Amino acid sequence: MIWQAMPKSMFQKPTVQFAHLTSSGSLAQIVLLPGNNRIRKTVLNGHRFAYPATVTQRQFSSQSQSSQSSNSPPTHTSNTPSPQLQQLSNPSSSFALKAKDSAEKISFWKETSRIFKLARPEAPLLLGAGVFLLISSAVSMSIPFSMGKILDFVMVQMGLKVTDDEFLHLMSSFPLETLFAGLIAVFLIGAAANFGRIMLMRMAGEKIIERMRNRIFDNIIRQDVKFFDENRTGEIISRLSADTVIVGKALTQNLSDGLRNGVMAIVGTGMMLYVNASLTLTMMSIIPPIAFAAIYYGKIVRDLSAKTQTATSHTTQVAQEKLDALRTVRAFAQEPRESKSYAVETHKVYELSMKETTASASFFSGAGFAGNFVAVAILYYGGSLVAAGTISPGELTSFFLYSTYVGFSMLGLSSFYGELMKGVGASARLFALLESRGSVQLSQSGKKLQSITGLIEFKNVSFTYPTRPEAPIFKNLSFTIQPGTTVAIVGKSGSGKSTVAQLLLRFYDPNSGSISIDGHDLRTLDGAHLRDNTIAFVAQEPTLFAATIHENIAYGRPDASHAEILAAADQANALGFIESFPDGFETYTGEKGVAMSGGQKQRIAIARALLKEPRILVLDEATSALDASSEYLVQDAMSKIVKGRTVITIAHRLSTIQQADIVIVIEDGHVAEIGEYDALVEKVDGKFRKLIEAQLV
Ligand SMILES: Nc1ncnc2c1ncn2[C@@H]1O[C@H](COP(=O)(O)OP(=O)(O)OP(=O)(O)O)[C@@H](O)[C@H]1O
Repeated sequence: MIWQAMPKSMFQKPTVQFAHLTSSGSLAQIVLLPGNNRIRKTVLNGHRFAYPATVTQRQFSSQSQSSQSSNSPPTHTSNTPSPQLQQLSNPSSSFALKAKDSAEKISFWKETSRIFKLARPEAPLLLGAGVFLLISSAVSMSIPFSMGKILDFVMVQMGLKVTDDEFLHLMSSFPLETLFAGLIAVFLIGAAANFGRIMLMRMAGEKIIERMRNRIFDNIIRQDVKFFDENRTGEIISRLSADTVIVGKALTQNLSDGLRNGVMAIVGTGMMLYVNASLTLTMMSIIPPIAFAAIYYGKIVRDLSAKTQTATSHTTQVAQEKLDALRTVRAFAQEPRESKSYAVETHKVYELSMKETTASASFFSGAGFAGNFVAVAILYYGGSLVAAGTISPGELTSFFLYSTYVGFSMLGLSSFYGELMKGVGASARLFALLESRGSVQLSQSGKKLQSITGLIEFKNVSFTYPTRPEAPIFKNLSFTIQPGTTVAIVGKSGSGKSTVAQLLLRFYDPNSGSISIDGHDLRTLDGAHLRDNTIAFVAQEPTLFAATIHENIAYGRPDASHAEILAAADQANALGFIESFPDGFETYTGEKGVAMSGGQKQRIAIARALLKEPRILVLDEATSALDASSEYLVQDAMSKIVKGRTVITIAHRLSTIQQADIVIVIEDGHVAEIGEYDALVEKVDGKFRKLIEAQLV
């Protein structure tokens, strides 16, 4: 029995994975899930493996050892994971985004300073909002003072000698109506300032969110293909939509509320000290326990928020994947199962949200009780001061109102901390997306070949997909394709035919060896320029965008004239069916071309490739979805389009490649046979002949 590392990409979120080759040669894979050490079992080749839910990695390894000794000699000891396994167990080695999920790894100060740097272009708006904030806060803070004075004033007017204050003398020189009108005017100024503050803050927030989304999408779309092998699109979409809003809110609304609460807490405390210092000290006794509770609560919220965001992005992933595959789900009648799997994910979000709610409820109810307790204390102690004539009823009223303001501001400040922590967690995930740099960049620095002949050379190319480093696809693959020739690449399923196309398009770089066009190594060329001007590609499963046929054909050359688009469609033998639609070229192809047949999709994709007039054309199984008559139409189109181009056809249907000048047979990662079609067909015991014979059976 042999234990070996399995590719991480095959599973959703494992920490340790083993492949288990049974004594009979069957393969079973076992995954140790993170967190609770549960083992999920997947059975391959008909073998089932059941391990206790509590088994740990070490126990599991020793089980594997004992099984090894009882069956066959071990190839390596499982207690010490192989270097390969160690590499796979390291989350940062491949799952770049997931590594950032853990809130513990996030440095508060680093993230906060990065968040503020993001807001720098909005500094004028934020500054304006800050000025409005000061005005509205000043108005708010004048309310308790004014109320106290008016109360005392009214009592004095009523003949009650509650205080002898210079301010009251000043007030008595105005009629009461004027005083109230003045107060309303001040409140109006406060309302206008509040309006300005909210508008400017909101504008800044939306601008930040817009900029972040654009920058992140721009970075994601330039990532190398490996990035998309490793990360699920649902997760990325969730980050783009949800995390950007959290960071935007943290920077604006939250910051604005935080500042407002900060100002009100400081000014309110100052005013309380001014009104009565000993009463203030009574009130202040509540601050240290609330501050400690706020810090603790903020940490809980940060951790839970990071987990909730991850769980939310999983729900998006699941929904996206299942809805994308709706036809398969429907065909297998698996709707209830998919609804259930979605419900499992939403329930995780619910559970985490409930934990967050419990933390909030405990904190806010505790803080509320403490506040009310202090209010009673103020009334008790303050009432005795009024009775003793130390302070007036108006002053006690002012004090009481200030203490309420300060109390609410402090509560607000504590949730400010919690919200800021949410923003910090979300921004760490966003920066991971923003800073992620693939190994194959869309570099603008490489050479831009203006005209090429179309000579293609693969020299000793060795390659493994980055997510499956232990499964080599090519070992010293070498061949040369002369300019202007049509070459068919054939081989068994999974032999790496499509991988040749992916390497030629520089979706991946080879591990060793070189791939060159006209003698220039692809790594020295500007990849975007190469794909834009030199090579056109029709994928195995051509993708159409949710747009019109015209827009789909013009995708690589949006400036193409209608006459050019018509000519490309004609060359691809697509004109007939396009013109048979009532809307012709304006016919909508549906999401991912769902409103087109397989053959129609392929011919639109061929027309799209032809419109670019490429020197090199790569057709990956371009005729696989066609029936006999459509295949004839595509073959006919092919014979017209190959002239003057280097064409690589990757084909399984060997009947479709008779027009090829050269046939390359790939087997076991290298070229097993190369030659003209007729010569290879006639070679007794030849690999190509065997492939054809196998297809005839
Ligand atoms: N993105 C990927 N990540 C990891 N492994 C991959 C990836 N794409 C393909 N492979 C693996 O690489 C091997 C070669 O795949 P490829 O698609 O090139 O085969 P093919 O010869 O074109 O097969 P077919 O004729 O069935 O389409 C397969 O074993 C496949 O599972």
